[in-house]
Amino acid sequence: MKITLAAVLSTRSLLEAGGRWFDDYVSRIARYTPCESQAFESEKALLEWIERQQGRTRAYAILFDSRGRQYSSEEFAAQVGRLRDEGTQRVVFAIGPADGWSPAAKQRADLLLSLGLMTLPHQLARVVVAEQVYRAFTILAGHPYHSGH
Ligand SMILES: C[S@@+](CC[C@H](N)C(=O)[O-])C[C@H]1O[C@@H](n2cnc3c(N)ncnc32)[C@H](O)[C@@H]1O
Repeated sequence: MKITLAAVLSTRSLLEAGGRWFDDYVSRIARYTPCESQAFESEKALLEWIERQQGRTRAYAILFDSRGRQYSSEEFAAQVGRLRDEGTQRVVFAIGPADGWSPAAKQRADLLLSLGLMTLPHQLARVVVAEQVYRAFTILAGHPYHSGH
């Protein structure tokens, strides 16, 4: 299972804030499964890229939206584990545009997931997503990183 941490950003400099933390989690995730990060200038570019990722299985798109479903870290890990065990080839975790996702993007999403009801800035949201993906793999592996408190 290959993981892509994606973000729709109109300004590339937004990527730099939180960069060291983000990069650290990307390398930690890569100990468990191939992981890359991708930035897109528009939602359209992201959605087109997702459609081009067709392999043996359709890319599974998890779009982050404050009004989406809320999972505990354990529930999130279980979802990641299901996708891995089902043989999903690529899972995309995406942070959206400043104005939020369009109806078309929400329709394409396999899962709309919230990090909580408060709105976070892009830079922070992508670090939180990267950390939770890493945490999910440690939970699946029984690694002591996650104590559940
Ligand atoms: C700065 S936010 C945009 C917020 C948008 N202007 C609004 O008021 O809903 C940019 C992106 O960060 C992500 N994001 C921010 N807070 C979030 C949260 N609490 N849960 C999930 N995603 C969040 C979403 O992907 C959102 O599209």
